[in-house]
Amino acid sequence: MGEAPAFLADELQKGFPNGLDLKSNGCETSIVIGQKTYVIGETSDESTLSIGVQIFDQCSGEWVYPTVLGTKPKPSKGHSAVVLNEERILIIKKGSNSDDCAWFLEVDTQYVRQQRKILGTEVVAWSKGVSGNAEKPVVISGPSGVGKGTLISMLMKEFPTMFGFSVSHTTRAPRGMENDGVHYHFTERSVMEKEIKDGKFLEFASVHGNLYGTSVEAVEVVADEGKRCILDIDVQGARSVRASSIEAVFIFVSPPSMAELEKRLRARGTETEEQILKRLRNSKAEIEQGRSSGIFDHFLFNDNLEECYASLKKLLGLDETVYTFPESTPKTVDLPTFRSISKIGNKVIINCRTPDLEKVSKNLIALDVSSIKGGAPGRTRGLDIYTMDSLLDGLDANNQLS
Ligand SMILES: Nc1ncnc2c1ncn2[C@@H]1O[C@H](COP(=O)(O)OP(=O)(O)OP(=O)(O)O)[C@@H](O)[C@H]1O
Ligand SMILES: Nc1nc2c(ncn2[C@@H]2O[C@H](COP(=O)(O)O)[C@@H](O)[C@H]2O)c(=O)[nH]1
Repeated sequence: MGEAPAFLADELQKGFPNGLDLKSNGCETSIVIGQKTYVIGETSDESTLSIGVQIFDQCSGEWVYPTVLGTKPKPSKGHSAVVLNEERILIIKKGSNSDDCAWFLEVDTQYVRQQRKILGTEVVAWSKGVSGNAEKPVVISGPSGVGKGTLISMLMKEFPTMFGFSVSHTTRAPRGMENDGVHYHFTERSVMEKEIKDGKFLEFASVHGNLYGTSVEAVEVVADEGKRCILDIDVQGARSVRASSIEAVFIFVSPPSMAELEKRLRARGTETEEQILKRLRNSKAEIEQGRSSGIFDHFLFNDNLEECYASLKKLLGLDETVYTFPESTPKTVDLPTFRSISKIGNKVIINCRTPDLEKVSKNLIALDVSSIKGGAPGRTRGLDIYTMDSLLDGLDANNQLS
C-alpha cells in the first residue's frame, strides 16, 4: 500500500527544498520497490493540474525526475497505490467510475527498460487499465496501388460492428475525397516529429517522401469500441509493429504483375506522374521485403478482387455464414471514495462500505489483475472489475461473517 515511510512523510510536509514540486496536500502516495521510492502526487505544470512522479534513489540518496511516458491520468480526489510486482504499481483513483479508476504506473516493464536504454534517462510510463480484451489487430501491407484500401473498405462495409480502421497520421496533402480524421490525420511535419519524440507513436516511417505513422491512440480507440483494429501500413511500419509488444496478424498483398500495378495506380488518378514513378520504384523493394522478411503470416494475391476478398475473409475466420459478434462492453461499476484497499494474490479488494446500523452497504469491489495484457504506451487490457455482493450476504451490521 502507498504508505509513505517516515522520512518521506516528514519531507513531504515540509515541502522539498531540493526542488521537488509535488504538492503536499494529502494526495501523494509513496511506494518502495527495491532501492527506489516512487512518490506519486498532484503537480501543477503550466497552470494545469496533473499527476506527477518523482523517485528517491536510496543508493545515491538523490531525487530523480523521470521521463514520464504514456497517457497520464487526470487528477482526482486522491488515489491509493498498490505494488503489483516489481514491474508496475496499480493506482486506484478515488471518486471515479470503473472506466477511469485503474491506472498502471510501469516502472520496470519491457517497454520501460527499452525506453530507458533509448533515452538514457530514468523512465516510468502510464497505462490506463480497461476491462475486456481486444482481438488481435490486423496489419495489411503491400505496394501502393495493390488494393489494400479497397479490400479494407469492403471489410468495413460488410462488418461495420466488427472492424475499425486505425486512422494514421501523415504529412502528405489530402486527396480530393479525403477527410481529416477519417482517412488520415493530416499533420504538419514539425508537429508530427514532436509527437514521435514524445512517444505518441506505435510506429512511423518515411514513405514515398512523406512521414506516415500510427499513433498509440489510433489503435486503442478502436479496441475501446470493442472492435478489431485494421492497420494499412507499409512494410517498414509492419516491421516496427512486429518488433513491438503488440500481437497482430500480418498480411501482405501482392499484385498480379508490375504492369497491372502501374495500370491501377494510373487509373486511380490521385498522384502526379512523378509520384506514380516514385511509388512504382519503391514497390519493387517493398514486394521483395514483404515476401522475404519473415514479418508476414499470410500472403494474398490481388488479381481478381472478389476472389482476393474471399481469401481475406477466410483467413480472418469470416467465411462462415454465421458468426458471433464480440461481447458487449462489460457493465460499469461505480467506485465512490473508499475506505481501504488490500491485495490478495491477483485480486485487489476495494472496501467502499459504510457501516450502517440497519444494514451493511454492499460495496466491496474486486479488481482481478490475473489476466492483464498489453500496457504502456497503450492501455492495459483484461482487468476484471466486479462487486462482491454475494460474499457480503452473510455479513452482519459490523461487517462480520454471521
Ligand atoms: N483486383 C483489382 N482489380 C482491378 N483494380 C483494382 C483491384 N483492386 C483494387 N483495384 C483498384 O486499384 C486502385 C488502387 O487501389 P487502392 O487505392 O485500394 O490501393 P492501395 O493499396 O490502398 O494503395 P495506397 O497504398 O497507395 O493507398 C483503385 O482504383 C482500386 O479500385
Ligand atoms: N508505416 C506506415 N505506413 C503507412 C501508414 N499509413 C499509410 N501508410 C502507407 O503509406 C503508403 C502510401 O499511402 P497513401 O495513402 O499515401 O497512398 C501505403 O503503402 C500505406 O500502407 C502509417 O501509419 N504507417
